[in-house]
Amino acid sequence: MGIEIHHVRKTFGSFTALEDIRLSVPSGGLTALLGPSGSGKTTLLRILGGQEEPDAGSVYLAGRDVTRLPAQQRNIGFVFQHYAAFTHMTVAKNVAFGLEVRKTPKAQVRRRVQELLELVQLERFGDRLPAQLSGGQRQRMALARALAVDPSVLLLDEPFGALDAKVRKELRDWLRQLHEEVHVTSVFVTHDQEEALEVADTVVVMNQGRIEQVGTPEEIYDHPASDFVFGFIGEVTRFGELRLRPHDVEVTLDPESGSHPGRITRLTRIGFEVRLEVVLDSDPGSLGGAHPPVNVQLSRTESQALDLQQWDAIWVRPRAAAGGREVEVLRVGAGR
Ligand SMILES: Nc1ncnc2c1ncn2[C@@H]1O[C@H](COP(=O)(O)OP(=O)(O)OP(=O)(O)O)[C@@H](O)[C@H]1O
Repeated sequence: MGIEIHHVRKTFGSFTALEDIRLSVPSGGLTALLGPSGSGKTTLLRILGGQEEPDAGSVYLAGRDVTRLPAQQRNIGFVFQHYAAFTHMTVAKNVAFGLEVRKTPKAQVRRRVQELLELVQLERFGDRLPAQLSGGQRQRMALARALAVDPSVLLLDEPFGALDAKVRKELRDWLRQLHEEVHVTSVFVTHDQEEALEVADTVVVMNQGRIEQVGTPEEIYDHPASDFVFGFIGEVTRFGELRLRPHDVEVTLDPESGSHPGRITRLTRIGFEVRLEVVLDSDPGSLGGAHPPVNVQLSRTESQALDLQQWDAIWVRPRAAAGGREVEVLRVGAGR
């Protein structure tokens, strides 16, 4: 079932945490609330979950106004960064908890727990205690527990925030797959751009208590609606009066139309990627002040084809000037 948020506002004393939030979360989707620290993501999630009441506005779940309804009556599953498991109960008991509270018949509980443990690939771990699981396994148990009572909505607050990079990556793929099987309307909070773009089908970018943009990962990345989104969603470098992505800067050994001379002051290889820092001989724009080094991102193949080395004199230009594919560039200070 879908979620509708109508003109929600939330203040803490004189501080406005959310300002006139309007949002439609599609039924069965996996939606990310993405934004920097303090942008209001968790506050919005807590208002959906019923842990916080808005000062104004309303929340509808499947067409029903739940704005003043307590959390327990909303049929919502929660997963938090630090999952509060019952430490003295086995994994299976933890997953069964919500069902037992609802007085579900024993045989049915056993069947459902087995199903859920299989779903989160923990079928061999049912008899362990939570402390005997890895961080990633514990978050999968948290998911099984949240799904046990067939929630209409699943809310996840930085569910993989406390895990190391490799496990995070595995769990992202896994959450995506799980969601394809279960299809429960899910909203998750993250401040990690890559996580949002990779996992979600809809991304809601938040900044200072407001929604900056709602769209698919492709729309957000390729057509950012504001300067803020452009800068937040990926790396940005300056070229004269333009701002563009480091992979949208083209490097040539000879002058071309629209190109500008410079020198490679730094060359770093990260796996298959090569990053250059290029100091330009002069400013291609007319903004005044010192021009910052231009950051360039190339594939190793591209870098090898040009035989690039540190201190080489080269030419750079925005890829758009080459008449190639369309690239997103913003004028510095355009503030759209
Ligand atoms: N109970 C509260 N009392 C006072 N201020 C609060 C309270 N809860 C949140 N805030 C403030 O509201 C703002 C938004 O907080 P929120 O936790 O929603 O941000 P966030 O985007 O989730 O950030 P983070 O990624 O750091 O968790 C912050 O400036 C925070 O300090």
